[in-house]
Amino acid sequence: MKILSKDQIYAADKATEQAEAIPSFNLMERAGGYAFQYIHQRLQGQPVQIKIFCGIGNNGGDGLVIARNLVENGYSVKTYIVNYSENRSEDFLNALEELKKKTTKWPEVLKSVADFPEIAPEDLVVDCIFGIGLNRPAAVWVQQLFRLINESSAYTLAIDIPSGMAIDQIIPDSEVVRATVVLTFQTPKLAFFLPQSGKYINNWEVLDIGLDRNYLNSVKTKAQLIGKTEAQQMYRPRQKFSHKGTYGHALLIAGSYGKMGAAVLSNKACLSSGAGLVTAYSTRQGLPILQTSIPEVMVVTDRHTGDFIEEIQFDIEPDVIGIGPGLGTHKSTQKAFEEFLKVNKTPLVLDADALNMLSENKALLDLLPKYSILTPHPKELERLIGEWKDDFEKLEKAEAFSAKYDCILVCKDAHTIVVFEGNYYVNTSGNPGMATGGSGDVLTGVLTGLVAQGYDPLTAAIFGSFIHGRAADIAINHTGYEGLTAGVIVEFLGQAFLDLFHEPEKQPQK
Ligand SMILES: NC(=O)C1=CN([C@@H]2O[C@H](COP(=O)(O)OP(=O)(O)OC[C@H]3O[C@@H](n4cnc5c(N)ncnc54)[C@H](O)[C@@H]3O)[C@@H](O)[C@H]2O)[C@@H](O)CC1
Ligand SMILES: [K+]
Repeated sequence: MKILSKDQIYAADKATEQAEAIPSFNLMERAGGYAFQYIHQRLQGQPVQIKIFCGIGNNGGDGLVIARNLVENGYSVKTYIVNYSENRSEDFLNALEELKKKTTKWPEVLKSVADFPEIAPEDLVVDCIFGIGLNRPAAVWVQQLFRLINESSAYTLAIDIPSGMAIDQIIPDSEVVRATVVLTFQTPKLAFFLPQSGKYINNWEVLDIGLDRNYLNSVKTKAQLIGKTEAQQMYRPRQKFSHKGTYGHALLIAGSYGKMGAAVLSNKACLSSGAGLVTAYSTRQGLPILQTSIPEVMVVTDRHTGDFIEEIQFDIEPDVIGIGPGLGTHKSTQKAFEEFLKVNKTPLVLDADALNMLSENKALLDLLPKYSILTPHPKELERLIGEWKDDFEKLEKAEAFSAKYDCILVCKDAHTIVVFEGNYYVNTSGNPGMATGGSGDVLTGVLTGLVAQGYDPLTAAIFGSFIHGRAADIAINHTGYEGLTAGVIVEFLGQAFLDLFHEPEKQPQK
């Protein structure tokens, strides 16, 4: 699903008005009307006290349209105009005129804290104070209203975007309305998926307000949301007349004393994501561990006998190499890693300590083959690209890094974002149970296994991130969040593949 930028959303509005030859107020009527239906379907006339807080722009106008529809359908509604500016938008004024025709209870105007109403926990709050137009911190008294809403613990439905959240920047130290649900128009917004802003949202749903299909189909967006539909299209079906050679040979260079579990997990995941052959490269001490825990995997070991990998030498010709889980960053391993990069021509997936060694010696980055996949968690990412001031700058820096080194960055987080060639692929699968040791090692194995099978590296990164999260989503039905372990994620990888074609598409939500 495309994630439109602010300019693209305004352009989609214009394109719709032109294509349908309608004034902009019709679109507001439509958006507010659909939002009303959403509420009406859920309340079914229940006597809930609804408090609608409206700004003075078009988001506020939407609120007035919702208020009018609710009044017409007999709901108990109190409407407030949050007067943060005298510059009312034209359609806001149109909506106000229409509302005044239907009720004698005109909206109350709030101009300061003294005007605030009480909000009871059992009220339904509809937040229409700011939409995507917010571009700077709201006035202090308006932020106090956001706080009042948040402290009320009332069910809060934010229209389009929670007030106080900007669509294209993080406004520092600013209060944001905490939305129980965000009902967002036409497409989800990138801010919903970034940790600094996404934390204000419990749940979101898209409301199709019928914006111009031609525009939506043809517009190229920087960001895309990856759900089941997108993942299905990336899946490569297995062929009947195939053999293990068809699905490639993966080599995983991983493990050191006390960290052989990382090697085991990544190798298992690589097998379970469909690689034809998997070879583990590790320390000599790792041999019995690997051979007993995964008999399907072949093992090649360092000729040295130490606790860490000191040399990377093998005489097989893998299609892809995954490197990093549990390696450690011992001096001798660093040297071996550097020597390996100097001669290696095979596609790479790099994780964990491989990333740490790259961060410590950035010159090594120039040795990476084109389209290498790097899978940093936030701390590893920071070591690679430097500090960022906010999540939007993080993405810009990740984009510049990926362009500089021609690599695919898999920025792991609650919503993992794959960054490549100026595009962001935002993953929707996964859950907080995955915040457990070893789940990153599993991802490395999955991505390596997919590249082995012939998925191009970008597809492997996007599709693999989805499958990895989906396996965990299925697994928690059995384990709960707390009981989820990395090994269990591996066990559910097969289910995640099956699930691509078994269940109807549900709206991805976070
Ligand atoms: N295609 C769509 O998505 C549609 C969007 N509509 C609504 O229109 C909204 C956007 O409306 P607007 O562009 O009028 O913007 P908003 O209603 O979000 O904000 C109103 C205005 O406040 C000003 N402003 C920004 N930050 C401020 C601050 N900190 N303090 C004081 N003033 C500030 C800006 O000039 C802004 O235009 C959307 O979020 C949506 O709710 C609908 O009405 C119609 C269809
Ligand atoms: K809002």
